[in-house]
Amino acid sequence: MYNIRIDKQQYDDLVVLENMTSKIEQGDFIVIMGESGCGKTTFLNIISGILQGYEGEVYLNDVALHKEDIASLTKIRREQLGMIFQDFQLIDFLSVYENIKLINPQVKDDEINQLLEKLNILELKNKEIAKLSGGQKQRVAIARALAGNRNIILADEPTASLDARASREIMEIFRDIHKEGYTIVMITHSPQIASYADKMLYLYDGKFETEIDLRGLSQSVKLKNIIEVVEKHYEQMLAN
Ligand SMILES: Nc1ncnc2c1ncn2[C@@H]1O[C@H](COP(=O)(O)OP(=O)(O)OP(=O)(O)O)[C@@H](O)[C@H]1O
Repeated sequence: MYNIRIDKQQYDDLVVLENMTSKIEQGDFIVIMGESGCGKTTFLNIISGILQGYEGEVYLNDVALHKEDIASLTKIRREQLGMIFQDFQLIDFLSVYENIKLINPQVKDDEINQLLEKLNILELKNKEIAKLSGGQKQRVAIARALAGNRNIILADEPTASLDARASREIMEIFRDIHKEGYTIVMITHSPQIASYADKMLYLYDGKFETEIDLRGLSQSVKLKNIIEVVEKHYEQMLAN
């Protein structure tokens, strides 16, 4: 699916990502963790084609994203990538239906209804976004991301604006769509949220320094392993 080599990404004098490689396979559920400002969002922006101009090569299947122009990257995003953000990025004065349709004009109403039903928000279809709770807004954002048979979900701190209960519900949705075959790459600062994933990548010093396979483990063992890695890197950071 993804084959990634980033030789360097810098903003002015600040080198953020350097000499890093990564692979993402179809059906992966990957969580990316790392200290604030270490480059997690930058990485997601590169693999979604939002950020260009880095040194390196990023292949999505056979497509060389680093060589594509803005129009084809936009098309690839629309057809294959569903993006989910901490602040939802919905238009407040439009309805749930209008928000989904705006980004996916080609998607049929039947599909939108099915998605809203699946996410338990069908009764909110004609409600304005401004009138919804955070958890409901994130469900709308997930419906928008899934519409049009996209199969890769890229989520940047999807639960950071939600309380514990809404966060858990959103992660249960992620777990369900992963079981259906979606590939998920998610950023979070929370070990509890990370413990829904099957693989954890810890970004440190410009690259993924630690990678742990969480497949087949219970959620409490996943959590324990994740906390160990986070603490190890925290101590490493304090020592430097
Ligand atoms: N467009 C930009 N111009 C200049 N500097 C930037 C830009 N985008 C990000 N940076 C800087 O690059 C570094 C990495 O930012 P990035 O948002 O990728 O980190 P992050 O790991 O996602 O952080 P957080 O966990 O706080 O969201 C930060 O120091 C940030 O200030």
